[in-house]
Amino acid sequence: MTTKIFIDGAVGTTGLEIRDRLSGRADLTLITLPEVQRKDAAARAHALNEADIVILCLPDDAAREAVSLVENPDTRIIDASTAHRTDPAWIYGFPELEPGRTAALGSAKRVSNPGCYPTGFLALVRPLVRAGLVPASHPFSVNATSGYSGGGKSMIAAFEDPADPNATDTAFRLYALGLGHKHVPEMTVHAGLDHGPIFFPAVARTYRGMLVEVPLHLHLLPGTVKAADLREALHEAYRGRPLVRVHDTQPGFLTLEHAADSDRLELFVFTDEKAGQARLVAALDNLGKGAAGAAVQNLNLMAGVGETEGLRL
Ligand SMILES: NC(=O)C1=CN([C@@H]2O[C@H](COP(=O)(O)OP(=O)(O)OC[C@H]3O[C@@H](n4cnc5c(N)ncnc54)[C@H](OP(=O)(O)O)[C@@H]3O)[C@@H](O)[C@H]2O)C=CC1
Ligand SMILES: CC(=O)N[C@@H](CCC(=O)OP(=O)(O)O)C(=O)O
Repeated sequence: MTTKIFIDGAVGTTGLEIRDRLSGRADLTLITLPEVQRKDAAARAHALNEADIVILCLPDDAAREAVSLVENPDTRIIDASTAHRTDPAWIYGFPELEPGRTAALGSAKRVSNPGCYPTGFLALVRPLVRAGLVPASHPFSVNATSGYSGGGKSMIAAFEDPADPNATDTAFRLYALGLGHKHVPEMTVHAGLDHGPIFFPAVARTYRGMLVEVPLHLHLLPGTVKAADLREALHEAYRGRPLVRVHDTQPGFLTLEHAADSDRLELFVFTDEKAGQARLVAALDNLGKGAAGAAVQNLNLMAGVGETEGLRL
């Protein structure tokens, strides 16, 4: 018997990426709706309740609505939106983040898929906080740049269609300058911090790819923390995990496209020990480990198949 999957929001940016990764899988049957019914609540409700696992690739309000339409107690949900990421009733779908999380996902009924920026931030910071190398009270900041597909169909149109009302020809722009970005609570809760990091997101004129950077003043940390301690804590946290690579080298440059078109999460520690400074950097694809890759990884764990089935290693 195959596992029945329904992607609600299947023709959006994330939905199409997931479909692509699932195509040709003999262990799955994809439930699809015709174009005229894809926003029809009754048709969606039918598909949502027929599926073994649904993946919500919708704006937050539509994702909440979809959850309310599920009446079948056996239907399991992966929500790619922000709606449930800090809800304790949902399992945060970042298998590598905490010991035991992979096993918990295997039997989970409600899974919130992490945001793209939080994936980079948490991957770098959570192991250091857990190991006691950086205190939970540390005043973190996080600089990050995303490809424009991170903003979904509307941002893609703004960058690609000169006739779009929000058309832009910019190469790079900072945003969320009012500081209250929706990903800050998610970063704070899942890193186990006392207060949120200052978050500086930016978007650049490339379709996909992401760099997330956390600067650290090592001499402000308790004890004597060296770059080797940071790398060792990251190696320890991700040993044996197929999608996460911890690098021991300090390349001369890192591009936004470094991990684009892959479902990998690549972690780097750049340091100047003499100055007591470090720059922790995560490279990923906002649509890979930042969205669709993570959703398929969670689906694989929930369905009890190999974690990396259909993924781009
Ligand atoms: N893009 C990214 O890199 C990431 C996205 N996410 C999250 O994934 C979710 C989807 O994002 P993304 O794919 O980028 O967004 P898109 O805007 O590209 O796609 C959203 C899709 O949902 C459809 N939709 C909207 N309302 C409804 C509804 N009521 N019923 C059925 N379908 C509906 C839209 O329809 P229509 O085509 O008609 O507009 C669209 O096809 C969001 O919550 C986003 O925050 C998470 C991580 C990264
Ligand atoms: C470039 C860009 O605009 N990116 C989006 C985040 C995309 C994403 O991660 O979606 P979730 O919010 O569902 O996590 C933003 O900053 O709002």
